[in-house]
Amino acid sequence: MTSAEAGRGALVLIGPMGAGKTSVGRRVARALGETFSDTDKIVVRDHGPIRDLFLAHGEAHFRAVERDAVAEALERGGVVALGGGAVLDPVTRERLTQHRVVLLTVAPHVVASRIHGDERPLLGGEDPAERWLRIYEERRPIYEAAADIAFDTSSGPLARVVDDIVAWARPVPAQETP
Ligand SMILES: Nc1ncnc2c1ncn2[C@@H]1O[C@H](COP(=O)(O)OP(=O)(O)O)[C@@H](O)[C@H]1O
Ligand SMILES: O=C(O)C1=C[C@@H](OP(=O)(O)O)[C@@H](O)[C@H](O)C1
Ligand SMILES: [Mg+2]
Repeated sequence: MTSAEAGRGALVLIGPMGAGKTSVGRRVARALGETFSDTDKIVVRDHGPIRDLFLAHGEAHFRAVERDAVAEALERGGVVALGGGAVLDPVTRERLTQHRVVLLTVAPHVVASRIHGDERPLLGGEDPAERWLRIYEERRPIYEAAADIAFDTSSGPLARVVDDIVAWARPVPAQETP
């Protein structure tokens, strides 16, 4: 039974850049036999590279485009990885209340190696790790308010986080009636 058939909405991964939403989300979808959507991928499909979009039109335009990508992904259902800043949009936050929302976290000293030499436009400049931390601290209350549950991805293999999310998300089998 898919999550849509179970009427439980999409399984949505939120959290800061480099927490693992895209890589973990894809594996969780495979394990659950669900479709996988990544809102950044939808944006790129429709508008080209995110870095170019930021440069040409600015962050506000990216957020508007991202809002539509989130709506499309949630409509599709299955497992959905959001871009790290998608929760800044109030319309998206309202939509998320109809879905199961998983927050992925990561410790600042761990994320440094994951975002090294990164393409993400918000992490450009002198000190990406410092920028990451500032952005994360700003958004942390929003992430926590939107999430039903949180998993930390700082240590251990990626497969463990995947297993933990799958165990949380899998529908409980109906009891046999005698
Ligand atoms: N649990 C994990 N353990 C080790 N590396 C991870 C883990 N989760 C993600 N990564 C690595 O971190 C990088 C960023 O992951 P990604 O899935 O793109 O994060 P996000 O979508 O949250 O920005 C990738 O290179 C990925 O392989
Ligand atoms: O946190 C953010 O504002 C962003 C996160 C990125 O996605 P990931 O969180 O998947 O890296 C991407 O949407 C864009 O670079 C902006
Ligand atoms: Mg991602």
